[in-house]
Amino acid sequence: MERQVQRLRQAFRSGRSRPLRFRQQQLEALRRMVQEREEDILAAIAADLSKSKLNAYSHEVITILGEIDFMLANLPELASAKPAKKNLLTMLDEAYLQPEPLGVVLIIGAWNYPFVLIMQPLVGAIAAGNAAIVKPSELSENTAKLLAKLLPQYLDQDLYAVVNGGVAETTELLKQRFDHILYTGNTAVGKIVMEAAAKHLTPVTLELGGKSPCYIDRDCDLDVACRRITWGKYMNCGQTCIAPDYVLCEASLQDQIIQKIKETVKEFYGENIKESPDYERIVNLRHFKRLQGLLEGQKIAFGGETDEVTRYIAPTVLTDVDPNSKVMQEEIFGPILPIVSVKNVDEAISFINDREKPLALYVFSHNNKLIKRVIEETSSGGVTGNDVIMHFTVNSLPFGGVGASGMGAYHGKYSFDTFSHQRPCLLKGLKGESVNKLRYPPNSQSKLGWAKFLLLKKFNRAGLLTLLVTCLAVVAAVFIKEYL
Ligand SMILES: NC(=O)c1ccc[n+]([C@@H]2O[C@H](COP(=O)([O-])OP(=O)(O)OC[C@H]3O[C@@H](n4cnc5c(N)ncnc54)[C@H](O)[C@@H]3O)[C@@H](O)[C@H]2O)c1
Ligand SMILES: CCCCCCC=O
Repeated sequence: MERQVQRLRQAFRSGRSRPLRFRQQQLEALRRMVQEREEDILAAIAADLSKSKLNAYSHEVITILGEIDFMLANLPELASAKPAKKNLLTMLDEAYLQPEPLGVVLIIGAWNYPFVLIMQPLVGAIAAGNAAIVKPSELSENTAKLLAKLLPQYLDQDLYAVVNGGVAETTELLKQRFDHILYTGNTAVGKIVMEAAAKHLTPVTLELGGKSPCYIDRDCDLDVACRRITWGKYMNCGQTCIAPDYVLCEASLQDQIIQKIKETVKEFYGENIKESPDYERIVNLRHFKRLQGLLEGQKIAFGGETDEVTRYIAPTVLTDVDPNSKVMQEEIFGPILPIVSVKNVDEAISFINDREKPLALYVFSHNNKLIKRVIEETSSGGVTGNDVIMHFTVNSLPFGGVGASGMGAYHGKYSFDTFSHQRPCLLKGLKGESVNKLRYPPNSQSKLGWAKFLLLKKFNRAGLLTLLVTCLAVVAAVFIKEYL
């Protein structure tokens, strides 16, 4: 692995990944890969997650095509130098921020959206001019194998590589020195990644998980709220990082919410959910058993049926859930929706704030002020009001967590920034020494006075005019002294 990283570093140092035309060619090649090998990609995702090809396309492929298009359309602007504000001492100089690639970056993906969680960061890494190693999850092995086969066929092999494997291989990989690591997965492994990165002072983006709450206000269209929650909770069989993890509502709403989610489940997946092409399965037996364990001792309002052979767990709602029970202690990551009653919005806010900062927060209400208040008085990676999941799809919004749900963010421009260093550049001429004398020793009260004036003084309109005249006089004096 050391040699593999070295090979990429050498290619990066050659400067090949930097020209915009090269980055565009690689992104175009990536788009060609998705288009030409669409059937293989859909089949791999379908095999990993028992997902229909239609859902694989709309959950994953569409996001990547959109991300590549965004980068191609915006790359020249994103990669351009941005002028910076100057002060009086530097007003004749050139000051700007120049985005530069970081070097060799590592992208570690999770299994639940196995294509998106590798490809979307990779698009950002390439756009920003880096070399990259991607490490897909071993739990979604079909997509992992396919990426290892396809990416080298379309991308520059010296700059972009795929490493497959489990804990042992990832541990070995993490011993190497990278210039950035973007990790997606659970919080416990996030800590391992950060510890390994710290040994090389490598910066990290950690895209983690957590329990994303969903508050339903009394003043709300419950039909719409329940339809949207049902969609976001049971898509991918609940195995979505920003799925609404649990519902908070007043006790009087509980029965109506249960009834409406039940009706929507029937509308979405039919009488026989097992036959529905739109309902996925739990990824493996370990997660299946973990989820079965979360059902123990709970009051099941509907659902609860399980089948170990196919790893099927029905869309399930739990009522009157004790906040101290196991299902409320860990991220559910499955099709189980607990409803916890609270007296009012104040109690909902306290409930949220008593726990780790979640990756997403959802609030449903006709009352916009209430939604804004919940946003104001809590913290989470992202928020969607009156819907779920959808903030993920807006690539002008950064996607990431806060506190235990992660650090850093990506998507669209934010991916480009994550994989770039915004290099501050100040370019001065070699003239102007008479002004520069102000900062050279020996120091004096008068020099300090000038420094305070030039760096600290705030001006109103009249002051600005005086200043402009003074500056012109200084510039003229310098010019006369040094050039004439
Ligand atoms: N924030 C996000 O964008 C996002 C997206 C998807 C999933 N998630 C979160 O990820 C979690 C589910 O994913 P998971 O962790 O089960 O996925 P996973 O088991 O696929 O693990 C993620 C990655 O970590 C690697 N890994 C596992 N154990 C490791 C170890 N000991 N040392 C080094 N690397 C190791 C795996 O090989 C894999 O590539 C949930 O908490 C979910 O909320 C977050
Ligand atoms: C619609 C796609 C949602 C992807 C969410 C990624 C986290 O699990």
